[in-house]
Formats: sequence, C-alpha cells, structure tokens
Amino acid sequence: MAVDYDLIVIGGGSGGLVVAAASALLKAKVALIEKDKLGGDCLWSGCVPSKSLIEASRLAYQIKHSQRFGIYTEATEINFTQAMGYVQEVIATIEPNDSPERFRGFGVEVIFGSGRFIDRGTFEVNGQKLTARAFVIATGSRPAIPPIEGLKEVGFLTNEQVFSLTERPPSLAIIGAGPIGCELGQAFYRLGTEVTLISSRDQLLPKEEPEASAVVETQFIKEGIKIIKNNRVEKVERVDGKKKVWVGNIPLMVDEILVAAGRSPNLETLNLEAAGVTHNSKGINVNQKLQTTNPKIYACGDVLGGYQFTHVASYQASIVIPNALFLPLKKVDYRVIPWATFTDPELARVGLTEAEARKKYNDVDVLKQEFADIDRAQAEGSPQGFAKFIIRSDGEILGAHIVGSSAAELIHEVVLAMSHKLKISALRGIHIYPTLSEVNSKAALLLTKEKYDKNKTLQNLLKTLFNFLRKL
Ligand SMILES: Cc1cc2nc3c(=O)[nH]c(=O)nc-3n(C[C@H](O)[C@H](O)[C@H](O)COP(=O)(O)OP(=O)(O)OC[C@H]3O[C@@H](n4cnc5c(N)ncnc54)[C@H](O)[C@@H]3O)c2cc1C
Ligand SMILES: NC(=O)c1ccc[n+]([C@@H]2O[C@H](COP(=O)([O-])OP(=O)(O)OC[C@H]3O[C@@H](n4cnc5c(N)ncnc54)[C@H](O)[C@@H]3O)[C@@H](O)[C@H]2O)c1
Repeated sequence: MAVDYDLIVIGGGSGGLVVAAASALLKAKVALIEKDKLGGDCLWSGCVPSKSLIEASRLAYQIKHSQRFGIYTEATEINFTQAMGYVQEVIATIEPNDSPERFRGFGVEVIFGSGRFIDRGTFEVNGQKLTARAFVIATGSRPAIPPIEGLKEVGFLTNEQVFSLTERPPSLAIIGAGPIGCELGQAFYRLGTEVTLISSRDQLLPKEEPEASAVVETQFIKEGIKIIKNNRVEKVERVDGKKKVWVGNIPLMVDEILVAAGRSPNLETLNLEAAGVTHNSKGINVNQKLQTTNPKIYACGDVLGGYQFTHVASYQASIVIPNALFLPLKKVDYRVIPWATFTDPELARVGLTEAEARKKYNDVDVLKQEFADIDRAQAEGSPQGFAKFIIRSDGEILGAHIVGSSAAELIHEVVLAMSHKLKISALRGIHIYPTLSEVNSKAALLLTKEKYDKNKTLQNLLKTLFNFLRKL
C-alpha cells in the first residue's frame, strides 16, 4: 500500500534534526513533527546555554584570581542579568541553524504539533493521519523529579527554567551532583550564588573514574562550594519566604532549588502500545540497528535512556538514516564513545574505567601522567589533574580519563587512536612543546619507561657496553 512519506521523524532536537536533514538531502520525502521549537534540549536548555554560562563564570573566576599573575583590577562586579543576557545571545546566534525555514529549505516538511501513533504504521498529528515507510522517535528526555515531600508545593527549577533567570538567586541547593549539578553548581557559585551540592552517592560525577571526580571535588571545596554526599533530600518546606531543604536530618535554608537528578524519556503521549513499541523505565527498547520492537520504527537520542549526549544522538542518527531509508544493516558500536563534563577542571572520558577494565581483562595496566609535570599547564597556572590511560599488556587502549585544563579537547587524540585500534605507542608521536597535549605523549612514554625500568638485563648489558666503549 502506498504511504505518504519515506520517513516521519518525531522530535526536532539533536537526533531528529540530523535524521531529517540528511534524509531530505538524500531526496527522501520526510516529515518532521515537533511539539515545541526545533533545536531541542541542547540548544534551548542544555549544552548551549550551560556552556555559555560556564564561560561567563570562568571569566569571573579568572578576573577574581588574576593577582597571582600580577594583574590587579577594581573589585569585580558581576551583573547576573547581563551574564544571562549573554547566554540568550548565544542561543539566538545559533538558533538559525535549527530554524524551520532552514529545514524546509532542505526539503523537510516541518509540522508543529504533538501527535500519537494510532496503529503500527500511522501517526496522527493535528487531526491528520500520516503514514510512512519508516518512523524515527527522537523525542528526547526531561528532568526526572524525585518524589520529595513538599518539593512541588514549594517550587523548584530544572534546566528548563534555570537559563531564563534574570536575577541571581542568593543561595541555591542543587539536588543531584551529576554533570548538570556540577557544571551549573560551579557556574552559579562563580557568579556569586551560595551553592550547596547534594548527592545521594559518595562521589560527585558518579559515572566517572573516582580519582578524576575527586580532582573536581577538591577544586569545588577549594572554591567554597558546599557539598553534602551520601544523603538524600527528604522534605522541602517554605519558611519565612525561604525554602527549607531537609537533607536527611540536616536543615538547609536557601532561596532556590535546582533539581538535577537524572532524566526521564519523553514517550508517554506517543501511544507506543498502538505501534507495538515497548519501553522500560529508562527509555525505548531498541536492537543494535536501533529498531524498536516494531522494526519499521526506529529511535535515537535521549529517549533510549543510554548515553545522553548530543554527539551520541547524532551518531545514532547516522545509523538510523541508512537503516530506515534503505536496508537495516548498520549496527551501533559504543566501544569509543567520548564525553566531557565542563567543570573547571574539565573531566573527559572515553572507553572503560579501571574497575570496568579489570572486571573484563586480567592483563590491565594503568599509565598516569600528572599535569603538574606538563610545563604548559604550569605556565597557565593550571597544574591540577592528570591523564590516566587504561591499557592491556599489548598496548591496546581500553579507556582514558583526562581531568584538567582543556581535557575535553585533549581526549580527541585518544578517540582517534582508539577508533583506529592504534596502540598506546601511537600517542608517542612528536607533540609541540609546550602544549597541554604533551600529557598524552608523556603518558604513552610511561609505558616505555616502565618496560625499561623492569628490564634489568638490558640495563646491565648497556652498562657493560658503555664500560667497554669508554676503554677502547
Ligand atoms: C543542562 C544540560 C547540559 C547538557 N550539556 C551537554 C553537553 O555539553 N554535551 C552533550 O553532548 N550533551 C549535553 N546535554 C545532553 C544533550 O542536550 C542531549 O543528550 C541531547 O539534546 C539529546 O538529543 P535528543 O535529540 O535525544 O533530544 P532533544 O534534543 O531534547 O530533542 C527532543 C525534541 O523532541 C521534542 N518532543 C518531545 N516530545 C515530543 C512529542 N511528543 N512530539 C513531538 N516532539 C516532541 C522536544 O520538544 C525536542 O525538541 C546536556 C543536557 C542538559 C539538560
Ligand atoms: N557535559 C555534558 O555532556 C553534559 C552536561 C549536562 C548533562 N549531560 C547529560 O544529561 C544527563 C543528565 O544529567 P544529570 O546531572 O541530571 O543526571 P545524572 O543521572 O548523570 O546525575 C544525577 C545525580 O543525581 C543523584 N540523585 C538522584 N536523585 C537524588 C536525590 N533525591 N538526592 C540527591 N541526589 C540524587 C544521582 O545519584 C546522580 O549522581 C547526563 O547523564 C548527561 O548524559 C551532559
């Protein structure tokens, strides 16, 4: 039976936009259905505003601490409203890339509305019943709100409201110390808010290598950010115009609360049952080809509940496009997925942690190069942190964790090496002096040093050789 479209994409964020644009450029007939604005979380309430706010706060911190470089300024005044204005300015500059006009120009039919499946092959939106050869669900995620007594009544912010603030909250309790809590906690603190980070776990950024997270935590404590770990918010009350947050039995009086306690997939209104698409509490179930339990319906991005990053949504989109338009042959490969948390110091990761690697292999070795021994890091006054490589005895790189200045940029050399299955020795190539990238080459060199230190026979042989040569 003839259908209306080759592809119907539901959700116009990081994943859906890539699928829609590329498919239309390949001459497929594509409809993109968006319930709000094109751009998704990343543009409006995620990556773009958070990184812009972080930049404003980084500058504030550097100016405040410029005396060690012999630079004195008048007392720094932070105009929070203008800092937030800068955030909105950046969004407005990037927004045309995701505008409906641009996508219509690619040949995508952009439909605004929130629809639902009515059977395994039909999606209804704005009263229209649309059919397609394939569908892609890319509806993203929203903040998960923990069931805390009084929280809804007292009121709170999430990433969806926090970038619209025009006045600085004098104090802020942040529930959750994952990437959102840590990035925004430090940014708000540096812009003048008293911040308390509350984590139910014993580690900030619990998905990261523990010793890398510890470097971030040390910096937070040094700056003055209050941290409460191993504790949950039990209750919230309104007292004298303030918000009283009970963390276990510790009372905390704050002006505002930011909830950053993980994500929930956006799938409730899609009527997935009618389409034969199953899901779990984290997201939609898919196979390695990103097909849902209805093979004509694909899904990508945060709605899968896996790696929730813009670049992963784009990568998944690149798998979905050929599978949905042509033949479902391509499979996802998550061996080399990098990500970074943009705290100061930054924390970047690719591949396995040491604990994960040791569970899987019995020939794991660790190479750790401190930034303190990298001259450029000293020159820049940022000697904290390290690069830690998890390798196997044959030099295969299983994972890398860089915490320090520009870590998110530095990790890409490792990503390239891992993607092409290059051994750690590949990173020993000549690196420009003095650069932060030397942290990678010096870490790689540690293996050569380690091997040489262990090889007493070679050392004795060399000693004998030089003794002999001197006597000639
Ligand atoms: C504060 C914050 C900072 C972040 N920082 C980073 C970062 O630095 N780097 C990084 O890689 N990732 C970051 N992320 C994660 C990143 O934003 C997400 O992984 C990414 O946006 C996921 O893309 P997506 O396409 O799955 O969802 P989204 O981009 O959110 O797009 C989903 C779209 O679907 C629409 N939609 C939802 N339901 C329906 C429906 N029923 N019908 C039609 N349309 C619907 C939504 O309106 C939205 O436009 C951050 C997230 C947050 C919250
Ligand atoms: N730089 C980046 O790439 C970046 C930045 C921000 C967000 N993100 C993405 O967005 C996702 C969501 O971020 P997130 O920080 O909300 O989630 P998260 O799931 O990574 O972290 C949430 C944290 O909150 C804690 N928590 C949960 N309930 C709690 C409670 N009641 N009390 C105290 N602590 C509680 C959890 O233990 C966890 O550590 C991330 O996993 C990431 O994929 C990426």
